[in-house]
Amino acid sequence: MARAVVVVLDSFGVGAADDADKFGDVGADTFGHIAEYCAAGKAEQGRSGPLKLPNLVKLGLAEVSRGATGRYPAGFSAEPNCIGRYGWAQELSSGKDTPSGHWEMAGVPVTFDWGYFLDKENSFPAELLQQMITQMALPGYLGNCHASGTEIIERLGQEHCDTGKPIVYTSADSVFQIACHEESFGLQRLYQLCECVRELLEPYNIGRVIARPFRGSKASGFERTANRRDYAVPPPAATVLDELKAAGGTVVSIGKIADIFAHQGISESHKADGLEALVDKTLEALSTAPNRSLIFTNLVDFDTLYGHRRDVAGYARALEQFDQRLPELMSNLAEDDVLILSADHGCDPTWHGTEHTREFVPVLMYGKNLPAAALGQRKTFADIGQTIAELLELESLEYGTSMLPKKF
Ligand SMILES: O=P(O)(O)O[C@H]1O[C@H](CO)[C@@H](O)[C@H]1O
Ligand SMILES: [Mn+2]
Ligand SMILES: [Mn+2]
Repeated sequence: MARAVVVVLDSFGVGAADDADKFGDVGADTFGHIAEYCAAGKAEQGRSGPLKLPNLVKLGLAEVSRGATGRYPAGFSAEPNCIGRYGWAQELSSGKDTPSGHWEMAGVPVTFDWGYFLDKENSFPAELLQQMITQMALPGYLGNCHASGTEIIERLGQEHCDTGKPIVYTSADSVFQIACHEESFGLQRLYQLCECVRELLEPYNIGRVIARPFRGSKASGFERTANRRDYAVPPPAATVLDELKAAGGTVVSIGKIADIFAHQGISESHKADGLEALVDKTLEALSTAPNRSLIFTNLVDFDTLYGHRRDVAGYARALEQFDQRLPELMSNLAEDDVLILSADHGCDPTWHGTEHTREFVPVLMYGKNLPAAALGQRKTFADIGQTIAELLELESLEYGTSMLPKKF
């Protein structure tokens, strides 16, 4: 039986979604704006000139962008010989966050509203912070505001090291983030603190607590490490991961997938630091995973290192790097395997602020025996889950429409 390989280019949106007005994101376009900056010579750090993504284009990326926005991005034109099945998907879920996007891809849209900490300053309830201090015997806390994670450790990192007070912050996402120095505060203690806060957040309906460890000093600069850990609530219903595992199949998590699914429906989990290493791990899984497997990879750098940091050249560089690795992923597929590339939301690096953007996501499918096709606009990311369910011979899921050809 076949295997499904889903690679999430975290935050790689392809144009404002139809409901972007509800999020203040009308006009956002992660792919289109990166292409525009590159073509204008405004993304020259570590790369140069127009954005070059020949392998993604072969799968249908330029056509997807034209479908989603009405025009080809700067430097791209019609590709008459696409070899992929390609479309763009709208999100049904109420939020533009990582768990919502991934769970919806796995067949479970988030139809309820998450809790959010909306106040920009004094963001967290005093009672909650007091409980955290008492239970973890802390000297206090720093932050308690909306912030960009790199900016806040620059600003409060030294005070944190001097006082031992954790830095707590949030964003427009449903998150409680805690940044602590790996050595002076201790990595394990940071994880314990996150577990404690995860429990305290029970009444608040918050999607994730995120441990944000960092290293360094005021003199050398503070830097976040790869030991980030996400403590998500479990998905509200069984996902295609749960269904596959229960049916005796294998679910291989690469990167932060297991964390995003609160370790539900996961058979094995492999972490790695950086895009190249995550692609390497995916290739390793391709060489070992048995039939009836789902290999599910999240490439987080697009979002964390470039989207949120509003680093257009960095994002372009990472896209070009991934594009160069794509032929390896394709050629290592077995005869019946299907590769699906997509994203969980947008994070336009030219947009104001540092938050995600509500966008369509690309759906690019490739298999050695899979006929090319234009799949048009998809109503939900759950079409990916339904496709996996059909491919791996599971019962149909509640949401989504399979994108496989009839009698594949
Ligand atoms: O600025 P940093 O810490 O990267 O935080 C970002 O990462 C969080 C999770 O994706 C988002 O909520 C966003 O605020
Ligand atoms: Mn994400
Ligand atoms: Mn993000």
